Amino acid sequence: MEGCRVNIVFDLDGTLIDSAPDLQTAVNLMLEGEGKPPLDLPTITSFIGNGLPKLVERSLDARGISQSRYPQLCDTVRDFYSAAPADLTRPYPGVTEALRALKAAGHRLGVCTNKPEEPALLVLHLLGLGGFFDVVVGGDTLERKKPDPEPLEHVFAALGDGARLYVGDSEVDAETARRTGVRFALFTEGYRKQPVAALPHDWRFAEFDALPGIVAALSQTAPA
Ligand SMILES: O=C(O)COP(=O)(O)O
Repeated sequence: MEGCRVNIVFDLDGTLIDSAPDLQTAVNLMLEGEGKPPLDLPTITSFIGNGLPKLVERSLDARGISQSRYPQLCDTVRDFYSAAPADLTRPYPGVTEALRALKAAGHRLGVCTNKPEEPALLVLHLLGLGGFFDVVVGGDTLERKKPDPEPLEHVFAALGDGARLYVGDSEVDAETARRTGVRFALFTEGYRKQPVAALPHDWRFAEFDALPGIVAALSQTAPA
C-alpha cells in the first residue's frame, strides 16, 4: 500500500445511512398507541444523535407525555424499530462504493454509533454493509456513549496500528473526535443542526466519492 494504513471509523445515522424515516415510523407508532399525534421528519431528525433513549425522551417531551412512562415507551420504540430498521433506510449515495475502495486500498474500517448495538448490526446487515467493518460499537455496548471518548477510543484500539480518522455528520461526532484527539472528516449532508463552520473538522465532504481522496491524503502525511 502507498502511504500508511488508516483506521477509519464511521458514525452511522446521518453519515453512512439516512435512517430518520424508520426511526420516525417507530416513534410515531408509539405515539399512536398513546393517542398522540405523529411527529414530522425534521423534528425527529433534530432529536437524533444522542442515542435511542434520548430520541424517545425528546419525543415524549414534544408530545407532553409524562417521563414516568419513559422506560416502558423506550422499550416500545426499540421493539418497533428493531422489527423494521431498514424498510425506508438507505445508505447515502456512493457509500458502498467508497467503503469498497477503502477496503481495497488496505485500510481498516469500524463503526462507532450511539444507536444501540443490536439494531445497528441488523441495519448494517440488511443494507449489505456489515461485511466492511471489523468492529462495531453501539450506544449500549460500553458504559459511556459519544461524545464521551470511550467508545471511539475502544474502536480504534480494536482496529490496531494505523493513522486515525473519524467520519461523522453531527455536533456530537465533532465533539467526540475532539475529545478523542483524532482527525475528523465531516459529512455535510447528514443531521447536523448548526452551520458547517460551527463544527470543528479537518476535512469536509458532501459526496462520498471524495472520501477515498481524503484518506489517501491522510495516509501520505501521517506517520506510519
Ligand atoms: O442513535 C442516535 O441517536 C444516533 O446514532 P449515530 O451516533 O449513529 O448518529
